[in-house]
Amino acid sequence: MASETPKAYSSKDSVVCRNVSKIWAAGTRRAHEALRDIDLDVSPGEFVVFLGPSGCGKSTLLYLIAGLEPATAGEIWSFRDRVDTPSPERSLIFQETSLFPWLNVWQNVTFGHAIRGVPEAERKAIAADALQRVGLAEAINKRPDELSGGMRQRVAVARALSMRPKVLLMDEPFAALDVQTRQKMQDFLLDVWRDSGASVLFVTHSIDEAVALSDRIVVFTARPGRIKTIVTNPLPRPRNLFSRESEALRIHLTDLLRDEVDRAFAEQEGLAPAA
Ligand SMILES: Nc1ncnc2c1ncn2[C@@H]1O[C@H](COP(=O)(O)OP(=O)(O)OP(=O)(O)O)[C@@H](O)[C@H]1O
Repeated sequence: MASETPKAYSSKDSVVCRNVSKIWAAGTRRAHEALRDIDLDVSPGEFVVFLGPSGCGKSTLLYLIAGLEPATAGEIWSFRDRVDTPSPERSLIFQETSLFPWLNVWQNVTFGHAIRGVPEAERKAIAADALQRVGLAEAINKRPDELSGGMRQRVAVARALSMRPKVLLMDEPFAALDVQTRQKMQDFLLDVWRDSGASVLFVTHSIDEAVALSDRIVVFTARPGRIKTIVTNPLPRPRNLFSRESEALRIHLTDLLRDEVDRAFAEQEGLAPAA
């Protein structure tokens, strides 16, 4: 298995995972090994995509990096901090955005600031800036039910950006959107990412999405998820997704995934034990 060769940890690293493992319900009869021995180094401003079969622990790793769940073994660092609790420096965006229906857009964007007691005028300015960055300045006073699915995901991105995160953690954020909206959102995310300087860790099942977005692609094995290999995306930006090079990358990723997807299916159908 090709993990990265671990290098010495530096406080300039955006995210560092060292020998990270996760067993859900460890020590009980329901113990369930999700991740094994993950070693990963993410640089500031890097766009890293997690690709792997269903159930291989991609989301679990994102939750560990967000500080929402403790690792069973190993260590996670983000800049100067050992990760053991959530931090505004690491924002998580899910597939289905949960906006509060009774709050308008700017109140949703700055909900976390309100909890921390930031005065209303300041919150409104923070929301205006974040909404401007996601192209939704006009929607500042709208209610969530007046927005399309794509617009709601933009509000979720604005909410995350309003915290000025150094790391954006995205768990299949566009999976629920139609194909055209999804492509628009990918372009939009690349613009936001370039402006923000944050690193992005992005979970997807879509090889096309991985090819379009990533600097590097972390390919996971079937459960328990280990890093099978890390592929550096050779395509220059802006990307021509119809070029021979991008097709070659898609084929390479499909080949890497095929065995793991088969193994994940067999396990889910009770035909094979988890390795
Ligand atoms: N809270 C939890 N308690 C117990 N087991 C969990 C929990 N969350 C996830 N799991 C299990 O851990 C394994 C990894 O799940 P995870 O959701 O991280 O995988 P994934 O790669 O993101 O899957 P998918 O691509 O289908 O979303 C799965 O077998 C799942 O059932």
